[in-house]
Amino acid sequence: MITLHQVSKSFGSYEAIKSVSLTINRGEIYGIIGPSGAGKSTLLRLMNVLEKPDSGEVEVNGQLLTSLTPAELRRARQSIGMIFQHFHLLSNKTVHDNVAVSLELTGFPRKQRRARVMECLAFVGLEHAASKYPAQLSGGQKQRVAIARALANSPQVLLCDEPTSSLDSSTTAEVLQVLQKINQTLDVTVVIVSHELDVIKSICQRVAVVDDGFIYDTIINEPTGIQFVDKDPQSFVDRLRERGNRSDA
Ligand SMILES: Nc1ncnc2c1ncn2[C@@H]1O[C@H](COP(=O)(O)OP(=O)(O)OP(=O)(O)O)[C@@H](O)[C@H]1O
Repeated sequence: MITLHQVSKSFGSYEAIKSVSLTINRGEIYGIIGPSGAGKSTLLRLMNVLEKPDSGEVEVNGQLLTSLTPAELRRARQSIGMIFQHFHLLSNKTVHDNVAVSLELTGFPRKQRRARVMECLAFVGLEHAASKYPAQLSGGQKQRVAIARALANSPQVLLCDEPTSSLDSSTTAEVLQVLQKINQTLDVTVVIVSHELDVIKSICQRVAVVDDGFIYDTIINEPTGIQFVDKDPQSFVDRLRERGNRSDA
């Protein structure tokens, strides 16, 4: 479903991602965790080639994104939704119109747009808020609008960059539940970047531990507890704690 093969990315002379390979299976909820500056967001943005790798290959939904023309890449990205920490809603548009924008951009038939927007808003529990503006919503509601917008074109993959980092614990739970529902009922593969082990532990099945541009461990999240596949889990957990993470792994 998502495969990165020896992908590297530098910003100037700084190597942010260093020959990373990973495979995310269809239908998984996959986490990426690590401290600030580890390269988590860059790794996520490489998955839809918002960051173009300097070397290596990125394959999503059976398409080698790194070999596509810009027009082909735009089309391929329609099946890869994305949400962000700060929601990125348009403040001068209603909730309805924020979701409709993504349908306009992909040429979704005009007559069916309103029904599709309302279907997506109903999915995230916000059909009653269609005529409101983002400033009238809570943080959790704003993120659910962003999720509805990301769902509008029926993606197979949803990339989530720190989706709950601006939210308090109750709205965090609300958003995580919606992401789980998307995964379970729409069969969407979900990838979540977070620096919070609690968030990752609550819904991800497998988790890449990223630091200094490498994946240096994978966590399997089992009902009995989390299992570290390789290396030195204690030092990772200790470092997260030192950096003020609120987890108690
Ligand atoms: N566009 C850019 N130009 C220059 N440097 C960048 C750019 N994007 C990221 N970096 C650098 O690459 C490194 C990895 O950044 P990235 O945002 O991927 O880390 P992160 O793990 O997501 O961190 P955080 O949790 O703080 O967001 C950081 O040192 C960052 O400063």
